[in-house]
Amino acid sequence: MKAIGTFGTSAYQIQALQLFRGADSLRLAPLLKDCPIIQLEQGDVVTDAQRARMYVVLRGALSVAADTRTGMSDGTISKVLPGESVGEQAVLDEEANQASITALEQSELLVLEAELAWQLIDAANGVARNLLRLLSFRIRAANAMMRKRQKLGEFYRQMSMVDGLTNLYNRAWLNDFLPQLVASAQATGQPLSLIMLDIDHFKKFNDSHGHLQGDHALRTAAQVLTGALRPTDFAVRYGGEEMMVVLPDTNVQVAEAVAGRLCQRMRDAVVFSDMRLPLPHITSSFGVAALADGQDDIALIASADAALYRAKEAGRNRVMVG
Ligand SMILES: Nc1nc2c(ncn2[C@@H]2O[C@H](COP(=O)(O)OP(=O)(O)OP(=O)(O)O)[C@@H](O)[C@H]2O)c(=O)[nH]1
Repeated sequence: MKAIGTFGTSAYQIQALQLFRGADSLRLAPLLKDCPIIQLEQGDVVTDAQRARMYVVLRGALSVAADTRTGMSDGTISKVLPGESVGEQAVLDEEANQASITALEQSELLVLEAELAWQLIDAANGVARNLLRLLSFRIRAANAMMRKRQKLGEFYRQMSMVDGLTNLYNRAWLNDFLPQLVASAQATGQPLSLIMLDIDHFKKFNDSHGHLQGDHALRTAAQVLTGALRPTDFAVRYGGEEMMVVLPDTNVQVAEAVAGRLCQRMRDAVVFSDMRLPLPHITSSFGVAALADGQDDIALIASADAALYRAKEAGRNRVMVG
């Protein structure tokens, strides 16, 4: 990085630079004439970029990595081309420039100290207008990037809460949301019910028909659940062949009726495309529990689980209430 002269003695034109486009060149020329021009070789880093100053690219190209000094860099790197500048914000808020600036090829830069930048703004309001345009463009770009990241983050968050095989919510979702639903029901006094279900003799099913058919049976059972529930209910794959339905605002009588309907729909569900195989292709056992006063999510699950165990003990393919 070396100083190679001043703007006044160079062949560069004021109007060719985005920052000065449309501004009164005659007023700007005397202010710009003594501004230094520095030359960078490819890979050179602007070492004094921490000061509140602007660099206008006259030739070459820069790579600018945002906010490296604070360690908050989000990996955003932008390319700055001839006519464009970097450091406007540092100049406007008189803060140190926190970007790391590297030359992508041999480049020449015009250096504008903060004080001079303000003199340029005072001398020609075209400079202020261009700066505003530039900043508004940068803000829009940053907002768009943030929205994109948020969406992506939300997408991955949701993916991590959904079971890949059945598309039902998974255990991570349950761990996050059931305590919240329980706390809200306890606070408002609204009922909350839980149905736990387990496909019957699923080991035998897998052994007889193979694991792939077993997976297909799990997907079919999940579809039975999602197809039969209200939009306000949640279906969860609790683990293996065990599933759960969370029914906010639902008392135990209604939950028992819902479980009865699900039990019937499991018997009616078609797993095998071979029409010669008589129904039921699968059956499930159900345990129902409603949230009791002072109960937490773990106690509620235990209570539904105990009812499910009794349904299995009593011969399967049925509903028991805890
Ligand atoms: N195909 C398939 N099988 C699974 C999956 N997760 C768990 N299983 C099987 O589910 C079976 C569960 O067997 P058990 O817990 O013995 O229960 P069961 O045979 O259903 O017997 P009961 O519950 O008493 O009616 C095991 O054979 C597991 O391998 C899965 O994602 N896909």
